[in-house]
Amino acid sequence: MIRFEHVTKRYADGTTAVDDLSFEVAEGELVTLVGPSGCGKTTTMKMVNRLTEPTSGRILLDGEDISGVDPVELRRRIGYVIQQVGLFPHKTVLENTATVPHLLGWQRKKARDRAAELLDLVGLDPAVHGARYPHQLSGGQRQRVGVARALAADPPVLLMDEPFGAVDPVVRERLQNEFLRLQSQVRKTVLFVTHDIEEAVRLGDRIAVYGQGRIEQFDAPATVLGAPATPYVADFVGADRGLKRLSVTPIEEGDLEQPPVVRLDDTAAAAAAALASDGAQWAVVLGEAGRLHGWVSAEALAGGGTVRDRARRMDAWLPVGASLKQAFSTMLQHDAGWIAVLDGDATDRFVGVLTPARLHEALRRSIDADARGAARSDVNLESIPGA
Ligand SMILES: Nc1ncnc2c1ncn2[C@@H]1O[C@H](COP(=O)(O)OP(=O)(O)OP(=O)(O)O)[C@@H](O)[C@H]1O
Repeated sequence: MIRFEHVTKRYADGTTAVDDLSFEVAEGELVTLVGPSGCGKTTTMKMVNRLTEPTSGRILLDGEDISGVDPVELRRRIGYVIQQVGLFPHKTVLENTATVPHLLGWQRKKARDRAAELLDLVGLDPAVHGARYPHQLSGGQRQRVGVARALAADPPVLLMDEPFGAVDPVVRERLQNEFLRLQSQVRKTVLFVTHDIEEAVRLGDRIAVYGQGRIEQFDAPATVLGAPATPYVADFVGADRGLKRLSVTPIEEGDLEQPPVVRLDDTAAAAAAALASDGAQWAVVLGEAGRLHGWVSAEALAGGGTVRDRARRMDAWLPVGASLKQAFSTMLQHDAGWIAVLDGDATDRFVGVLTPARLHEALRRSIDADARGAARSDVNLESIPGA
């Protein structure tokens, strides 16, 4: 969808901002460009909508060399979101959002309806916020308007230059989550500039790690964290990259423990026998339609009656595919020594439990698998040095 072929940008004063850059972004893919200040990220971005022209090389959009496309026509196909949002202060939020549709000559009502729909999509109530002026919004709300405005004409490509850089970390995380949800619906081809590796890892399908004017590594987040291509990348992603990896490593069925499972309607005696035959101290309890209810200990079952009389509720669960970071944080939140894992589809079938020891194992295997270019399930924990 976006293709850079040997692109170099040298400014008039001789600064080489981008040096022989070649890469490709697939349709519907979100690529984050990350690197220290001045490494050429913004220059890369601005060459895509022709705010800056390359010195040599070419950029193709959907197979077409953009140097032959009228810049105004080109920018209609490309939404642009920047840190300083750049909303018109004298226009309402709704009018701001409808700017591009207006420029495209849409009828007033159609443009306003589209703007309202977009505000809703980015989590702002058009009836409440639409009539306000930009200075009457919080920083986070202004950023959302910036995103809504960029999406208004439904461009296939979105360029985002540190769009969440100016808000505090809590708002930032919320905007990131909302943006991921939005992207899963609209599936734009996105180039997203950030200098924050955490943000790059959370948002990117792939990450381009920039050195000076060049890409040092262009890979999926888990690979960049698990197998940095150069010492520079290893240094940039940081010594705590094991921790960062938690957020990009999904729970797999093979990571789970299988404790005994009993049902609410079982008698305590039958359940106790099942535990005893497994040599287990506790069991997972499932309720109606096999949904997770909680757990029960061997000790409690000695009291007799049914499992329902003895079980404790426990709501800590996650679907397969959730991240190890979510698992860790759910354990902490529930002060639990394990969490149940259900299959992600509508049936919510119980598939096993994740314990801290298994979580650690999964992380070690995932790091090792990336280093070897293998699947995680193929890595045997015993073979990892120091595991
Ligand atoms: N118009 C210009 N004229 C001369 N040099 C420029 C110009 N714009 C950018 N540069 C230089 O090009 C290099 C790359 O700049 P660029 O803005 O692309 O970096 P960046 O990675 O986006 O940085 P930041 O994260 O600080 O925004 C820098 O050395 C910068 O000083």
